[in-house]
Amino acid sequence: MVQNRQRKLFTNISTHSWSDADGLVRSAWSHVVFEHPKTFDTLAMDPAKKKEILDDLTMFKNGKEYYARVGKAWKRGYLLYGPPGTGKSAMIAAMANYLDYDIYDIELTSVHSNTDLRKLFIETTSKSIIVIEDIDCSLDLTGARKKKEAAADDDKKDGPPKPPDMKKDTSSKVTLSGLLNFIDGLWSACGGERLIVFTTNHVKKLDPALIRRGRMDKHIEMSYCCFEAFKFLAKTYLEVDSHGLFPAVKKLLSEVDMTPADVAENLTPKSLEDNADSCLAALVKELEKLKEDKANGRNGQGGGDDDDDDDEEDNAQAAEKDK
Ligand SMILES: Nc1ncnc2c1ncn2[C@@H]1O[C@H](COP(=O)(O)OP(=O)(O)OP(=O)(O)O)[C@@H](O)[C@H]1O
Repeated sequence: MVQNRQRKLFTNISTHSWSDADGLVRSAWSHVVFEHPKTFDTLAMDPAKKKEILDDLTMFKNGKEYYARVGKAWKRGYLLYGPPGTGKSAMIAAMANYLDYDIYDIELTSVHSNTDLRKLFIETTSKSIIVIEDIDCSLDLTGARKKKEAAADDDKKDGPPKPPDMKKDTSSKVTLSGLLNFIDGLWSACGGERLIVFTTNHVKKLDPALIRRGRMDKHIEMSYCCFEAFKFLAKTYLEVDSHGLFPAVKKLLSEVDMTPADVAENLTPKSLEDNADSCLAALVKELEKLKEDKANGRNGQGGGDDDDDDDEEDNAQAAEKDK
Protein backbone atom coordinates (compact mmCIF):
# COMPACT_ATOMS: atom_id res chain seq x y z
CA MET A 1 0.00 0.00 0.00
CA VAL A 2 1.33 3.46 -0.89
CA GLN A 3 2.86 5.40 1.98
CA ASN A 4 2.72 9.09 1.29
CA ARG A 5 2.93 10.93 4.60
CA GLN A 6 4.95 10.98 7.75
CA ARG A 7 3.25 8.80 10.31
CA LYS A 8 3.22 9.63 14.00
CA LEU A 9 3.29 7.62 17.19
CA PHE A 10 1.31 9.33 19.95
CA THR A 11 1.41 8.55 23.62
CA ASN A 12 -0.76 10.05 26.35
CA ILE A 13 1.16 12.42 28.62
CA SER A 14 -1.96 13.91 30.14
CA THR A 15 -5.65 13.25 30.27
CA HIS A 16 -6.66 16.27 28.21
CA SER A 17 -5.22 19.48 26.77
CA TRP A 18 -3.79 21.77 29.45
CA SER A 19 -2.05 25.14 29.77
CA ASP A 20 1.46 25.39 31.14
CA ALA A 21 2.80 28.24 33.31
CA ASP A 22 3.30 30.43 30.22
CA GLY A 23 -0.28 29.95 29.13
CA LEU A 24 0.69 27.69 26.21
CA VAL A 25 -1.94 25.09 25.42
CA ARG A 26 -0.39 21.64 25.40
CA SER A 27 -1.99 18.54 23.97
CA ALA A 28 -2.83 15.47 26.02
CA TRP A 29 -0.78 13.56 23.47
CA SER A 30 2.92 13.75 22.84
CA HIS A 31 4.21 12.36 19.57
CA VAL A 32 7.30 11.28 17.71
CA VAL A 33 7.68 10.40 14.04
CA PHE A 34 6.77 6.75 13.61
CA GLU A 35 9.62 5.00 11.81
CA HIS A 36 9.25 1.36 12.80
CA PRO A 37 10.77 -0.86 10.10
CA LYS A 38 8.42 -3.82 10.66
CA THR A 39 6.18 -4.60 7.70
CA PHE A 40 4.11 -7.64 6.77
CA ASP A 41 7.01 -8.55 4.46
CA THR A 42 9.19 -9.20 7.51
CA LEU A 43 6.55 -10.59 9.86
CA ALA A 44 6.86 -14.35 10.20
CA MET A 45 3.55 -16.14 10.44
CA ASP A 46 1.50 -18.73 8.67
CA PRO A 47 1.09 -17.35 5.09
CA ALA A 48 -2.64 -18.12 4.97
CA LYS A 49 -3.20 -16.28 8.26
CA LYS A 50 -1.15 -13.34 7.04
CA LYS A 51 -3.18 -13.11 3.84
CA GLU A 52 -6.42 -13.23 5.81
CA ILE A 53 -5.26 -10.29 7.96
CA LEU A 54 -4.04 -8.29 4.97
CA ASP A 55 -7.37 -8.85 3.18
CA ASP A 56 -9.25 -7.77 6.28
CA LEU A 57 -7.18 -4.58 6.61
CA THR A 58 -7.55 -3.77 2.93
CA MET A 59 -11.32 -4.20 3.09
CA PHE A 60 -11.44 -1.98 6.14
CA LYS A 61 -9.30 0.72 4.53
CA ASN A 62 -11.44 0.71 1.39
CA GLY A 63 -14.68 0.29 3.31
CA LYS A 64 -16.00 3.85 3.49
CA GLU A 65 -19.03 3.18 1.31
CA TYR A 66 -19.68 -0.20 2.87
CA TYR A 67 -19.76 1.19 6.41
CA ALA A 68 -21.99 4.07 5.29
CA ARG A 69 -24.34 1.67 3.50
CA VAL A 70 -24.82 -0.68 6.44
CA GLY A 71 -24.99 2.21 8.91
CA LYS A 72 -21.95 1.25 11.00
CA ALA A 73 -19.23 3.49 12.36
CA TRP A 74 -16.07 3.14 10.27
CA LYS A 75 -14.01 1.40 12.92
CA ARG A 76 -12.80 -2.10 13.60
CA GLY A 77 -11.54 -3.82 16.72
CA TYR A 78 -8.61 -6.23 16.74
CA LEU A 79 -7.64 -8.44 19.66
CA LEU A 80 -4.07 -9.76 19.42
CA TYR A 81 -3.33 -12.47 21.92
CA GLY A 82 -0.48 -14.87 22.59
CA PRO A 83 2.65 -15.35 24.69
CA PRO A 84 5.33 -12.63 24.98
CA GLY A 85 7.64 -12.44 21.97
CA THR A 86 5.19 -13.77 19.43
CA GLY A 87 5.01 -10.48 17.56
CA LYS A 88 1.94 -8.60 18.85
CA SER A 89 3.71 -5.23 18.90
CA ALA A 90 5.44 -6.08 15.63
CA MET A 91 2.03 -6.79 14.10
CA ILE A 92 0.71 -3.37 15.18
CA ALA A 93 3.72 -1.66 13.61
CA ALA A 94 3.20 -3.64 10.40
CA MET A 95 -0.49 -2.66 10.39
CA ALA A 96 0.34 1.03 10.75
CA ASN A 97 2.91 0.84 7.96
CA TYR A 98 0.54 -1.08 5.71
CA LEU A 99 -2.44 1.22 6.24
CA ASP A 100 -0.39 4.41 6.50
CA TYR A 101 -2.10 5.26 9.80
CA ASP A 102 -0.86 7.01 12.93
CA ILE A 103 -0.70 5.09 16.21
CA TYR A 104 -2.16 6.29 19.52
CA ASP A 105 -0.60 4.12 22.20
CA ILE A 106 -2.68 4.51 25.36
CA GLU A 107 -1.07 3.86 28.71
CA LEU A 108 -4.30 3.07 30.52
CA THR A 109 -2.72 3.02 33.95
CA SER A 110 -2.02 6.76 33.53
CA VAL A 111 -5.65 7.60 32.78
CA HIS A 112 -7.55 8.65 35.86
CA SER A 113 -11.19 8.22 34.99
CA ASN A 114 -13.67 7.20 32.33
CA THR A 115 -14.25 10.86 31.55
CA ASP A 116 -10.55 11.41 30.99
CA LEU A 117 -10.44 8.36 28.76
CA ARG A 118 -13.20 9.86 26.63
CA LYS A 119 -11.37 13.18 26.44
CA LEU A 120 -8.28 11.39 25.20
CA PHE A 121 -10.18 9.61 22.48
CA ILE A 122 -11.84 12.77 21.33
CA GLU A 123 -8.39 14.18 20.64
CA THR A 124 -7.45 11.30 18.33
CA THR A 125 -7.65 11.77 14.59
CA SER A 126 -9.00 9.70 11.73
CA LYS A 127 -6.73 7.18 9.99
CA SER A 128 -5.32 5.95 13.23
CA ILE A 129 -4.75 2.81 15.27
CA ILE A 130 -5.65 3.19 18.93
CA VAL A 131 -3.66 0.67 20.92
CA ILE A 132 -4.10 -0.56 24.45
CA GLU A 133 -1.37 -3.10 25.17
CA ASP A 134 -1.58 -5.76 27.87
CA ILE A 135 -5.20 -4.91 28.53
CA ASP A 136 -5.44 -7.52 31.31
CA CYS A 137 -2.65 -5.76 33.25
CA SER A 138 -4.16 -2.29 32.82
CA LEU A 139 -7.66 -2.97 33.88
CA ASP A 140 -8.99 -5.06 36.69
CA LEU A 141 -12.03 -6.44 34.98
CA THR A 142 -14.05 -6.42 38.12
CA GLY A 143 -14.08 -2.68 37.50
CA ALA A 144 -11.18 -1.13 39.37
CA ARG A 145 -8.10 0.07 37.57
CA LYS A 146 -4.76 -1.22 38.79
CA LYS A 147 -2.32 1.36 40.04
CA LYS A 148 1.11 1.84 38.59
CA GLU A 149 3.53 2.40 41.44
CA ALA A 150 6.44 3.33 39.21
CA ALA A 151 4.68 6.47 38.00
CA ALA A 152 4.79 7.91 41.50
CA ASP A 153 8.35 9.21 41.17
CA ASP A 154 7.53 11.19 38.03
CA ASP A 155 7.47 14.69 39.38
CA LYS A 156 10.78 14.29 41.23
CA LYS A 157 12.60 14.27 37.91
CA ASP A 158 13.87 17.36 36.10
CA GLY A 159 12.50 18.15 32.66
CA PRO A 160 9.72 20.03 30.91
CA PRO A 161 6.72 21.13 32.97
CA LYS A 162 4.48 18.23 33.94
CA PRO A 163 0.75 18.32 33.28
CA PRO A 164 -0.97 18.77 36.62
CA ASP A 165 -3.01 15.61 36.25
CA MET A 166 0.06 13.38 35.72
CA LYS A 167 1.44 13.97 39.20
CA LYS A 168 1.18 11.18 41.70
CA ASP A 169 -2.62 11.00 41.63
CA THR A 170 -3.49 7.35 41.32
CA SER A 171 -6.86 7.62 42.97
CA SER A 172 -9.24 7.61 40.02
CA LYS A 173 -10.33 4.71 37.86
CA VAL A 174 -11.07 3.55 34.37
CA THR A 175 -13.65 0.81 34.56
CA LEU A 176 -14.73 -1.92 32.23
CA SER A 177 -17.96 -0.08 31.53
CA GLY A 178 -15.94 3.07 30.77
CA LEU A 179 -13.89 1.14 28.27
CA LEU A 180 -16.96 -0.43 26.68
CA ASN A 181 -18.49 2.98 26.43
CA PHE A 182 -15.39 4.24 24.67
CA ILE A 183 -15.56 1.44 22.12
CA ASP A 184 -19.29 1.71 21.52
CA GLY A 185 -20.02 5.31 22.41
CA LEU A 186 -21.47 7.86 20.03
CA TRP A 187 -18.17 9.71 19.77
CA SER A 188 -16.55 6.66 18.23
CA ALA A 189 -18.61 7.18 15.08
CA CYS A 190 -17.11 10.66 14.62
CA GLY A 191 -14.19 11.15 12.30
CA GLY A 192 -14.08 7.55 11.17
CA GLU A 193 -11.39 5.20 9.97
CA ARG A 194 -10.01 3.97 13.26
CA LEU A 195 -8.71 0.60 14.29
CA ILE A 196 -8.82 -0.22 17.99
CA VAL A 197 -6.27 -2.84 18.98
CA PHE A 198 -6.04 -4.60 22.33
CA THR A 199 -3.22 -6.98 23.14
CA THR A 200 -2.98 -9.55 25.89
CA ASN A 201 -0.86 -12.50 26.95
CA HIS A 202 -3.81 -13.91 28.91
CA VAL A 203 -6.88 -13.99 26.72
CA LYS A 204 -8.96 -15.99 29.20
CA LYS A 205 -8.64 -13.25 31.81
CA LEU A 206 -10.57 -10.81 29.62
CA ASP A 207 -14.22 -10.24 30.25
CA PRO A 208 -16.22 -11.71 27.35
CA ALA A 209 -18.16 -8.45 27.15
CA LEU A 210 -14.98 -6.63 26.21
CA ILE A 211 -13.98 -8.88 23.36
CA ARG A 212 -17.29 -9.94 21.88
CA ARG A 213 -17.69 -9.54 18.12
CA GLY A 214 -18.82 -6.03 17.27
CA ARG A 215 -16.31 -4.69 19.78
CA MET A 216 -13.24 -6.74 19.00
CA ASP A 217 -14.24 -7.89 15.53
CA LYS A 218 -11.14 -9.86 14.72
CA HIS A 219 -9.32 -12.09 17.17
CA ILE A 220 -5.80 -12.98 16.11
CA GLU A 221 -3.74 -15.56 17.90
CA MET A 222 -0.01 -14.83 17.76
CA SER A 223 1.53 -18.22 18.37
CA TYR A 224 4.85 -19.92 18.90
CA CYS A 225 6.97 -20.36 15.82
CA CYS A 226 5.67 -22.98 13.38
CA PHE A 227 7.77 -24.47 10.59
CA GLU A 228 6.25 -22.11 7.99
CA ALA A 229 7.18 -19.10 10.09
CA PHE A 230 10.66 -20.54 10.66
CA LYS A 231 11.18 -20.93 6.88
CA PHE A 232 10.15 -17.33 6.46
CA LEU A 233 12.64 -16.19 9.12
CA ALA A 234 15.42 -18.35 7.61
CA LYS A 235 14.79 -16.71 4.25
CA THR A 236 14.71 -13.21 5.78
CA TYR A 237 17.69 -13.58 8.12
CA LEU A 238 19.93 -16.04 6.28
CA GLU A 239 18.65 -15.89 2.70
CA VAL A 240 18.22 -19.67 2.55
CA ASP A 241 15.18 -21.54 1.23
CA SER A 242 16.35 -24.97 2.23
CA HIS A 243 19.13 -26.57 4.22
CA GLY A 244 20.11 -29.97 5.54
CA LEU A 245 19.10 -28.89 9.06
CA PHE A 246 15.54 -27.88 8.08
CA PRO A 247 14.06 -31.36 8.80
CA ALA A 248 15.61 -31.33 12.29
CA VAL A 249 14.20 -27.85 12.96
CA LYS A 250 10.80 -28.93 11.69
CA LYS A 251 10.71 -31.93 14.01
CA LEU A 252 11.93 -29.96 17.03
CA LEU A 253 9.46 -27.10 16.47
CA SER A 254 6.65 -29.64 16.53
CA GLU A 255 7.92 -30.88 19.90
CA VAL A 256 8.77 -27.68 21.77
CA ASP A 257 7.58 -24.08 21.87
CA MET A 258 9.89 -21.29 20.80
CA THR A 259 8.71 -17.77 20.04
CA PRO A 260 9.46 -16.16 16.66
CA ALA A 261 11.49 -13.59 18.63
CA ASP A 262 13.76 -16.36 19.99
CA VAL A 263 14.02 -18.11 16.63
CA ALA A 264 14.97 -14.79 15.02
CA GLU A 265 17.57 -14.19 17.71
CA ASN A 266 19.15 -17.59 17.08
CA LEU A 267 19.24 -16.92 13.35
CA THR A 268 21.03 -13.62 13.86
CA PRO A 269 24.77 -13.91 13.12
CA LYS A 270 26.78 -13.13 16.25
CA SER A 271 30.20 -12.78 14.64
CA LEU A 272 31.73 -12.14 11.23
CA GLU A 273 32.43 -15.88 10.92
CA ASP A 274 28.78 -16.83 11.40
CA ASN A 275 26.83 -18.04 8.38
CA ALA A 276 23.67 -20.02 7.62
CA ASP A 277 25.30 -23.29 8.73
CA SER A 278 26.42 -21.99 12.13
CA CYS A 279 23.20 -20.04 12.83
CA LEU A 280 20.98 -23.01 11.99
CA ALA A 281 23.21 -25.28 14.08
CA ALA A 282 22.84 -22.81 16.98
CA LEU A 283 19.06 -22.89 16.59
CA VAL A 284 18.97 -26.70 16.57
CA LYS A 285 21.13 -26.75 19.70
CA GLU A 286 18.81 -24.31 21.46
CA LEU A 287 15.72 -26.28 20.44
CA GLU A 288 17.32 -29.49 21.68
CA LYS A 289 18.06 -27.82 24.98
CA LEU A 290 14.40 -26.76 25.25
CA LYS A 291 13.36 -30.32 24.51
CA GLU A 292 15.64 -31.64 27.22
CA ASP A 293 14.34 -29.05 29.70
CA LYS A 294 10.80 -30.04 28.82
CA ALA A 295 11.58 -33.72 29.35
CA ASN A 296 13.05 -32.84 32.74
CA GLY A 297 9.98 -30.83 33.68
CA ARG A 298 11.73 -27.46 33.44
CA ASN A 299 10.07 -24.56 31.68
CA GLY A 300 12.23 -23.89 28.66
CA GLN A 301 10.72 -20.56 27.63
CA GLY A 302 13.42 -18.53 29.43
CA GLY A 303 11.97 -16.98 32.57
CA GLY A 304 8.37 -17.95 31.86
CA ASP A 305 6.03 -18.10 34.85
CA ASP A 306 4.22 -21.12 36.16
CA ASP A 307 1.08 -20.01 34.40
CA ASP A 308 2.64 -20.48 30.99
CA ASP A 309 1.19 -23.91 30.33
CA ASP A 310 -2.26 -22.75 31.39
CA ASP A 311 -1.97 -19.65 29.23
CA GLU A 312 -0.94 -21.71 26.26
CA GLU A 313 -3.93 -23.97 26.75
CA ASP A 314 -6.20 -20.94 27.19
CA ASN A 315 -4.84 -19.31 24.05
CA ALA A 316 -5.24 -22.54 22.08
CA GLN A 317 -8.83 -22.93 23.29
CA ALA A 318 -9.58 -19.33 22.41
CA ALA A 319 -8.11 -19.79 18.94
CA GLU A 320 -10.23 -22.90 18.44
CA LYS A 321 -13.32 -20.97 19.48
CA ASP A 322 -12.46 -18.10 17.13
CA LYS A 323 -12.44 -20.36 14.04
N1 LIG B 1 6.29 -13.25 14.01
C1 LIG B 1 7.40 -12.49 14.03
N2 LIG B 1 8.04 -12.19 12.88
C2 LIG B 1 9.15 -11.45 12.87
N3 LIG B 1 9.71 -10.92 13.99
C3 LIG B 1 9.10 -11.21 15.16
C4 LIG B 1 7.92 -11.98 15.23
N4 LIG B 1 7.53 -12.08 16.52
C5 LIG B 1 8.41 -11.38 17.22
N5 LIG B 1 9.36 -10.85 16.42
C6 LIG B 1 10.45 -9.98 16.83
O1 LIG B 1 10.72 -10.26 18.20
C7 LIG B 1 10.79 -9.09 18.98
C8 LIG B 1 9.71 -9.09 20.07
O2 LIG B 1 8.44 -9.09 19.44
P1 LIG B 1 7.17 -8.26 19.98
O3 LIG B 1 7.62 -7.19 20.93
O4 LIG B 1 6.38 -7.83 18.80
O5 LIG B 1 6.40 -9.39 20.79
P2 LIG B 1 5.09 -9.23 21.68
O6 LIG B 1 4.23 -10.42 21.37
O7 LIG B 1 4.49 -7.89 21.48
O8 LIG B 1 5.68 -9.36 23.13
P3 LIG B 1 5.05 -8.79 24.51
O9 LIG B 1 3.78 -9.57 24.78
O10 LIG B 1 6.14 -9.10 25.52
O11 LIG B 1 4.83 -7.31 24.32
C9 LIG B 1 10.64 -7.93 18.01
O12 LIG B 1 11.94 -7.46 17.66
C10 LIG B 1 9.97 -8.53 16.81
O13 LIG B 1 10.35 -7.86 15.62
